[in-house]
Amino acid sequence: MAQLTQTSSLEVSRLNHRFGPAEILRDINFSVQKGQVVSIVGPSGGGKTTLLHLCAGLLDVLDGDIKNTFESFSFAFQDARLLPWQTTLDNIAFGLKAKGVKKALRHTQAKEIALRFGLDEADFNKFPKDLSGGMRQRVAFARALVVQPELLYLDEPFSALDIGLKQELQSILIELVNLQSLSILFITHDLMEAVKLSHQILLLDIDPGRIVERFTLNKPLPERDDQFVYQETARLLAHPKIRQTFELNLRAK
Ligand SMILES: Nc1ncnc2c1ncn2[C@@H]1O[C@H](COP(=O)(O)OP(=O)(O)OP(=O)(O)O)[C@@H](O)[C@H]1O
Repeated sequence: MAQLTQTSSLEVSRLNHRFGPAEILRDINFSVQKGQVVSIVGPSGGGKTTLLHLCAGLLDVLDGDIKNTFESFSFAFQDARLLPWQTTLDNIAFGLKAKGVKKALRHTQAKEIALRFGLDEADFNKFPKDLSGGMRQRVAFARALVVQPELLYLDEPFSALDIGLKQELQSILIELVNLQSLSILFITHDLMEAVKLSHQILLLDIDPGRIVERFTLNKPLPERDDQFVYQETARLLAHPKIRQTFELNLRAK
C-alpha cells in the first residue's frame, strides 16, 4: 500500500471575522505549504493584520476554520512588541527560555543572531526604550528566528529598516526558505517586496476584507534578480484588479 506522507501546512477555510457590528473579513480561503511564502497585500484597513492575528492565534476564530499542522511558529510585527524591562539579548532569547534552553547557550545563540542581524555588542545590554525603531525591528526579527520556527508570521517587518539592512534580512529569509523549507505568511504594503519574496500573492480588497485575486510566481526565490522584480512588479501594477483595489485609476486622473 502506498505510504501517505503528510507535510505541514496552514489551511484557512471559510474564515469570516467581525469586530462588533463591523464586518472585517469575508470568506477567506488559502493555504501555506511547507517551504512556501505567501504574502498578503491590500489597502490600509482591509483586515490584513486581523487575518495574521487570527492565523497566529492572537485573536479567537469566530467563524470558519484555521488548521495549522506546523510544529512551531513565531512572529515579528511592525511594532516590535519587545518586553520593555528586558535587555536586547534577553528579548531575543525570550523564546529559547520558553523552550528550556540553558542561559549560557541562550545568550550565545542570541548574540550570534543579533550580530547577523546588524546589531552591535554595544546594544546587547540596552533596553528597548534606548534603541532606535530600526534596531527594535531587528531585535523582533532576531527573536522570531532564533527559535528556528517552521512557520513565520511577518507584519511589515522591514518598514523601519534602511535599504541595505532590508536587503540583507530579505536574503537571510530567502536562504532559510531555500535551505530549510521555512514557510512564511507575511503582510506588506510594498509590492516589490512581495514579488521578491513570495510564491503566492493574495490581494485583499477592503470593506469587507476579501481575497479578490491570487498571483503565483514560479521563479525560485534565489533566482529573482532586480530585473525580474521590476518587470513582475510593473506587470502587477498594470493588472486591473490591483489598479481597482488600490484605486490607482482614480489617482491617475
Ligand atoms: N480590536 C479591534 N477592535 C475593533 N476594530 C478593530 C480592531 N482591530 C482592528 N480593527 C478594525 O479592523 C479593520 C482592519 O484593521 P487591520 O489592522 O486588520 O487592517 P490592515 O489591513 O492591517 O491595515 P494597515 O494596512 O493599515 O495596517 C480596521 O477598520 C480597524 O479599525
